[in-house]
Amino acid sequence: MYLLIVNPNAGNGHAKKVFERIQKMASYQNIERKTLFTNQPGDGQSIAETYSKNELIKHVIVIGGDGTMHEVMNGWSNQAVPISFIPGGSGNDFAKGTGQRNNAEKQWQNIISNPAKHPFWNGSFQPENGREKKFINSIGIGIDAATTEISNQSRLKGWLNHLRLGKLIYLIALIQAILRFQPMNIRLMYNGMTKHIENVWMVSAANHPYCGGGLKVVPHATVNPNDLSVLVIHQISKKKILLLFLLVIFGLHRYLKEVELFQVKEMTIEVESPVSYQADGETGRLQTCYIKRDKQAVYINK
Ligand SMILES: Nc1ncnc2c1ncn2[C@@H]1O[C@H](COP(=O)(O)OP(=O)(O)OP(=O)(O)O)[C@@H](O)[C@H]1O
Repeated sequence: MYLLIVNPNAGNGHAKKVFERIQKMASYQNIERKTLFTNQPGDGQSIAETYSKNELIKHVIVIGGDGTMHEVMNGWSNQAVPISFIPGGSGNDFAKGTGQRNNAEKQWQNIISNPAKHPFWNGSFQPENGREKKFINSIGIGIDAATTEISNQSRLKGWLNHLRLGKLIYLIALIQAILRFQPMNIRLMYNGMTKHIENVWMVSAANHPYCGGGLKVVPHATVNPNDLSVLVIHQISKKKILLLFLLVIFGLHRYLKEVELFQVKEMTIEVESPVSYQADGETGRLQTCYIKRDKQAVYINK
């Protein structure tokens, strides 16, 4: 039996429309399935936790955005069952990062006609006082987290999304975050070494390049079981950080001397005082964090 988890609100209602198109397909009517809708934050995770124990479920299909996929990945515990994704969110970085190119109908047909054969390795992170959680795209501390926090709290967000100007809120939030941001001094422990870095604006560890709605923020990241790709931005002026974000659009930020890119097997980050983080757009606070790539793959169809 297929388990469909649909966030009707993702993409400001776009996921609902995607689901309605799929619902009309003969193949949807003909398969054995259970379709559940999320009603509020956290539902994706709790549905996944509940149904992980149901041995009748042979494939999970998520229709929504990255936040919904993030919740389902964090709730699902039976790794023998594939989890496929049909993007209906506003950012859809996971779909881009895993090379999904099909429209929803093709994607659906592919999922139900073929065995899921593409492995995907989530990242995991554990803050000093929290439990381990997975991320499907990336975890970041610094300016990206501050921007996500401001954007999530903004009253303009729903409004601008409605007018299909969702990217504008991110830009407004980014400018606000830059004006307020205090660079951090951090200690990174990875690959057997310890590195102190001063005046850090951002540290991001990623499973694939995409973040922030289709931007190749961590350009050297690949889907693989061994390494996480890390980006550090440091010793940069406020003016230049704005330029940097413009360069991200064209993938040129990697050539700035203030941008460091490297690979880690696993990494611990220590910051001098608690800072904001974002993992797939979900925000929180941490001071120390252990990050790694999951060794065990989840299978997806694309
Ligand atoms: N029915 C619902 N109403 C409001 N929020 C919901 C509902 N169901 C789930 N959520 C929450 O909405 C959050 C955002 O959803 P999601 O990320 O899937 O869409 P999005 O933000 O439009 O897309 P993307 O993350 O790709 O930009 C999820 O993290 C989830 O916690």
